[in-house]
Amino acid sequence: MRFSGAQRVPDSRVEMFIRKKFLSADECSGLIALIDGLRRPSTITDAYGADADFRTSETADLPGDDPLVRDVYARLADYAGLPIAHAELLQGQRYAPGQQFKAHTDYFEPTGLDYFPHTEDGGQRSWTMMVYLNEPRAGGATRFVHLNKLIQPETGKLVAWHNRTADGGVNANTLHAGMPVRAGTKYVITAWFRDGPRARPPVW
Ligand SMILES: O=C(O)CCC(=O)C(=O)O
Ligand SMILES: [Fe+2]
Repeated sequence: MRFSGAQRVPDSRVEMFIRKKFLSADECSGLIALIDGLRRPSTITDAYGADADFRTSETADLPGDDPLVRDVYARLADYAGLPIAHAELLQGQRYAPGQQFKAHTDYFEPTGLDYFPHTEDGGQRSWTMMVYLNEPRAGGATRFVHLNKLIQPETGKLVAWHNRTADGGVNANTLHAGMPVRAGTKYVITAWFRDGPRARPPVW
């Protein structure tokens, strides 16, 4: 069954699941080491480009031929019942103190100028799956602005949500922010699944 053993967030405005200890501490530290070896300044899509402080973290595209990445990605896809061929490269994010990702949606705005180029390969981002790899000493929660929900980082905790509504539109209630880390460092991995297959699979 999809998301078996996960907690369904009790809010009818969103389809969201939380599963603690989805990854082991060893898997998390292995992914952190990969991120540290590959990190570069994070980027954002044009819609949010005006604000230099919008996303101040670092990002790493995780190589799909790495055995740990392959295994973790296969488990994520399987857990959500989604085809791995629809997924983007697995991304790692690292936030140092003061770094954040301001409120945004993971789907591409259907009325946005950049909608076509961003959805050409695989279509809309329908599902987000994120796993916290560690616990910063202070700050760094994920805040769902309209749902009035704060999710605290915990090593290995998975949060997955549907970026679409039941009628096939995009769900504006998924607006969320990675709050500033106040002490320590925060690491997460993020997997985005598209509506359809991508030209290249994210693992090989
Ligand atoms: O770091 C977080 O808590 C949120 C990350 C996020 O929203 C993203 O990478 O799209
Ligand atoms: Fe996001």
